[in-house]
Amino acid sequence: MSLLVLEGLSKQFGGLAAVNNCNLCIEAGEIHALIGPNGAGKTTLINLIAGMLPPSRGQLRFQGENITHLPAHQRVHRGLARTFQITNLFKNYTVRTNLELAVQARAGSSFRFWQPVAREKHLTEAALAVAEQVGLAGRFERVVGQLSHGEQRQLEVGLALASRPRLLLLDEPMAGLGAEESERMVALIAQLAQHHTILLVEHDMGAVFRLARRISVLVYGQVIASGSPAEIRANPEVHKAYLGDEGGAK
Ligand SMILES: Nc1ncnc2c1ncn2[C@@H]1O[C@H](COP(=O)(O)OP(=O)(O)OP(=O)(O)O)[C@@H](O)[C@H]1O
Repeated sequence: MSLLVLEGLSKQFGGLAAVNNCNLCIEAGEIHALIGPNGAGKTTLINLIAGMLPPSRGQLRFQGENITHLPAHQRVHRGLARTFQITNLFKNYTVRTNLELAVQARAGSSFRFWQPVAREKHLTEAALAVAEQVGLAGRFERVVGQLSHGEQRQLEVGLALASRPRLLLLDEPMAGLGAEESERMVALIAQLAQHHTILLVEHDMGAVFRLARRISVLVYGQVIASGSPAEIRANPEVHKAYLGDEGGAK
C-alpha cells in the first residue's frame, strides 16, 4: 500500500490553478523527488500535504486514512513532518533548546507523567539523539545564530525529525548551500532514507538524480511525468518543459 496518495488534488488562488488535478503516490521507503520550474506549484503542494492550506478539490490519503480535512498538527501526530524553505528556527536559542522544544511538542501531555528532574533528563536525551542524527551533537550548546547556514538547515531537518515522522517533506533543503554543505546535506538525506520515506522538493538536479528513487515533474500545477531517474532523464516532454540542458540530468 502507498504511504501517501493524492487524488485529483487542486488548489486555486483566485483565477490561478497553482496545483491542478494532481495524482501522486508516495511509496513507503522511497525518496520521491518533486521537481519543476519556479512557480510550478511545488511549495503549494507541500503546504496541501502538510495541512497548511486546504485544497480546493481532491483528496489526500495517508496510511490508508483520508486526511484531507485534518488540521496540520493532527497530521504531525500521524507521522507527517515538513521543513521550510525559509528557516523556522529560534536563532537566539541553542540547538539544544530548539530541539527540546520540538521533542516536547511531539510528546505533548505525556511529559507531565514524569517528575521534573526525570522529565528534563528525558527531554535532553531525546534532543541529543536527534542532534546526533543530523550531525549536530558537537554543536548542541551553540546558539543557532552562530551556526553556519548549512548547519542551520541540518537543524531544520532535526526539528522535523523530532516528531518521529514516517514521511518527511523536505522543501528545498539544499537552498543557499555551498558545495561542501550540499554534499553534507545529500549524505544526511541518504542516511535518513534508511528509516524514513522522503518527499524531496529540490532545484539542485545533481542532488535529485543522485538521491531519488522516483521523480515527479510538476509544470503549471500538473504532474507531467512520474518515474525512475532514468525514465525522467529520457522523457522528451520533461526536457522540453524543464530539464533542458541542465547539467544534473546527465
Ligand atoms: N498564497 C498565495 N496566493 C496567491 N498565489 C500564490 C500563493 N502561493 C503561491 N501562489 C502562486 O502559485 C504559484 C505556485 O507557487 P509555488 O510557490 O507553489 O511554486 P514553486 O514550484 O514552489 O516555486 P519555487 O520553485 O519558486 O519555490 C505561483 O504562481 C505563485 O505565485
